[in-house]
Amino acid sequence: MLLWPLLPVALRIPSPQQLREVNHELQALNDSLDQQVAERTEQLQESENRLQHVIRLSPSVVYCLHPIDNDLLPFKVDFISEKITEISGYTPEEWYRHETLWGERLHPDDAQQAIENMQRLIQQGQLTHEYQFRHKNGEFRWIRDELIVDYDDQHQVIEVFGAWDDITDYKQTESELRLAATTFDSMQAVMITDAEANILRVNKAFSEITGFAAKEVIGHNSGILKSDRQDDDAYQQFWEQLWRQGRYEGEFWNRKKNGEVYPVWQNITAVRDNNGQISHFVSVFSNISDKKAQEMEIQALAYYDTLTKLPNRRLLLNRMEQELKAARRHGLFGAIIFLDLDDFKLLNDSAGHLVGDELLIKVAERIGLHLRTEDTPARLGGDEFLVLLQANQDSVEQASEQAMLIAERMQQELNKPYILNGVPMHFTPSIGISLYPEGNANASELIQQADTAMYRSKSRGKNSISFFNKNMQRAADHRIKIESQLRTAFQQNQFELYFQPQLCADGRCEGVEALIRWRHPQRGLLAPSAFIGIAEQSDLIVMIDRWVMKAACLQLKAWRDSGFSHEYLAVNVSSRQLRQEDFVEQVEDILAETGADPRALMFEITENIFIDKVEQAGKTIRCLNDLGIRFSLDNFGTGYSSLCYLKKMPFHQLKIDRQFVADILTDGNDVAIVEIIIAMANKLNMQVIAEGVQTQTQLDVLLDKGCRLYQGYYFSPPLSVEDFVGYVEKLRT
Ligand SMILES: Nc1nc2c(ncn2[C@@H]2O[C@@H]3COP(=O)(O)O[C@H]4[C@@H](O)[C@H](n5cnc6c(=O)[nH]c(N)nc65)O[C@@H]4COP(=O)(O)O[C@H]3[C@H]2O)c(=O)[nH]1
Repeated sequence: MLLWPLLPVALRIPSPQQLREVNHELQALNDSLDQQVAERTEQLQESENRLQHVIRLSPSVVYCLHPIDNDLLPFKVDFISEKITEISGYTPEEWYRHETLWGERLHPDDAQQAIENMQRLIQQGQLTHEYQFRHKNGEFRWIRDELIVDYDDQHQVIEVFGAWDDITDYKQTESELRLAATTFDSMQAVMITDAEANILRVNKAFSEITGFAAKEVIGHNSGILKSDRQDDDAYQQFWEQLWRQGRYEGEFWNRKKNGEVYPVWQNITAVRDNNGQISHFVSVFSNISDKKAQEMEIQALAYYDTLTKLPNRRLLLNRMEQELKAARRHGLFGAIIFLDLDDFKLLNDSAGHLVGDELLIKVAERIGLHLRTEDTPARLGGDEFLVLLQANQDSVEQASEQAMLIAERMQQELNKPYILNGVPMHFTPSIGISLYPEGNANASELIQQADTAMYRSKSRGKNSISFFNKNMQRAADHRIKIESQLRTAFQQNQFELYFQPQLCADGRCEGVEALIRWRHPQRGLLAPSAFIGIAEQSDLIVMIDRWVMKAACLQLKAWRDSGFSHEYLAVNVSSRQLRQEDFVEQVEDILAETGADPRALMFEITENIFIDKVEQAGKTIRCLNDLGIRFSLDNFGTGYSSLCYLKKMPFHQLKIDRQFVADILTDGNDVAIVEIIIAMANKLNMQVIAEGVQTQTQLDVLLDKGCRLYQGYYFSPPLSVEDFVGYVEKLRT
């Protein structure tokens, strides 16, 4: 074909020379052609080699398809790279041999779509699709398949080139990431911090739960969520556990942006870096307020009476067992009070259960009025209530007195009328008391004892109080009897004032102490020891004190008017009386009413006034002192002697208790105490008086120690007003 352009030249019949030249040119041309072919072949070989390397090194499977006349799958594999064996488990030869291999091993979920894609490929010209292909070993692998069609001038498919990639690992990571993203945006708050607990990332639920937007907390320390509900020790323990064990799970109290404190259930995991060092913390938490509320509701149902909201028998028994243990451990005594409403059944039957319930609610409220926070009122069921009084008394007698006092107050409270369904009604309780600890008796046995005592009250005519213990019962009966007789004594003017002189060393009557006596219709004249203690446990002492104050002031005024006077008249003022808020006004009223001179009054108070509410007592004492009333500190040295108050309060006189005087001759310590009291009184510029002087020798010692004022049987016992006047007049003559 290359010789054709030379033909016209040949027709002109060349010379041998020309022929030789032509031949020579031809030879040169041929040589050049051969060289070109050789070079071209070499280039092709090089290119072929390069392609083989690229195909071998490619992470993708490379393949060529040939169009065939088949409706289902219009291609057949022409070439496929070796890599296919690794990804599919089948060698290229198996692929060439088995024309339907691809379609048969597609995952059922993806097969239809993948085949449809291939059918559309001819029109589309190119496509990328993903599907699962079953490896020869049976495992499905995710494949990304990218195809491109090569057409001729008539747009007929010459060949299809494709590349396969195994994307199984990528798909796995992708699904894990999706899972992580879903978790991150879950209902639970998620907070990621660095190792120093600085917040790096939070999710939507975090903002919903805490009230903090992400930008408000990112960069801040997680302490921003802390509440004061847990102390620093708790936080320290939590951090220690987290660093030691790498995880923490538990309840926490956090604070919202708006300040609200709420409980969360928190799960924190430490994330470690390649060197095993903690690099992050991932904290997942949820608000458990609702759960807590439910728990509390369940607890309330389990431990509290739904009608009255008081603890039920179960909670009471728990507390009783604890209280019993504590009482035994500390050697203290307490009591339980069993209350049953008299004739409750009658009300229930006649007025109906709703009215009965109304009464029970009111009773529960009234019972609570006279209890301290440490006591436990409970409803056992029906109309039965029980009160556990905390064991805080040193002796069983004190515990019984206290229980009696509280039981009486509750009884009085429950005796007040009730308005039920708009109608006033009256109810009484029967009360039983048992004391604990009592031998080995457990909580149930103690309740049984109080129940027995309560039935005794019922059988004694209801609305009464009984003790399980016989001795306590006797004491309580006596107390109740005296209390009721004292009330009668008021109505029948059975009280009298007796007077005991207080004399100076020269025998002159300096002052006089007013002492109450009760002229009992059956028992005769009673000293205060027979009734003052009982009166002090109820409001009777206030009535008695007021009566004494008025009687003393009337007497003082009468004596002044008749020209019979002393330096002062001493009156005993109980601490209960002095603590009354309106005591100063009461005294002012009595002074105004009787016309008595306050400067001739001396109030004798005891040291226990300073045990509590000291400020208030001090104020009262100063106010009265401003009125002109003087103060004597009675029973000095026997109780709570505070030199501090002695110095601060305006006391005029110190009274040496008669117990020191009684033993002054035999007990060196008492002599020393008396000496100290006298020295102290002198130093503080106070008068000192010794009470209970019964003998000349006692008087001599006191005189020797510097005491100048005395009271005692040696001179005179307390006397009726007439005898006292006679005694003093005799002294004067
Ligand atoms: N053994 C002995 N006793 C002597 C002697 N000289 C006087 N006494 C008694 O010592 C008591 C002195 O009264 P007190 O220390 O204030 O102690 C009084 C006082 O704390 C209280 N009291 C008496 N009258 C009243 C009163 O009107 N109101 C109040 N709140 N308490 C009163 O009762 C306590 C006892 O009063 P009283 O029985 O009248 O007893 C009186 C008196 O009779 C003596 O030489 N030997």
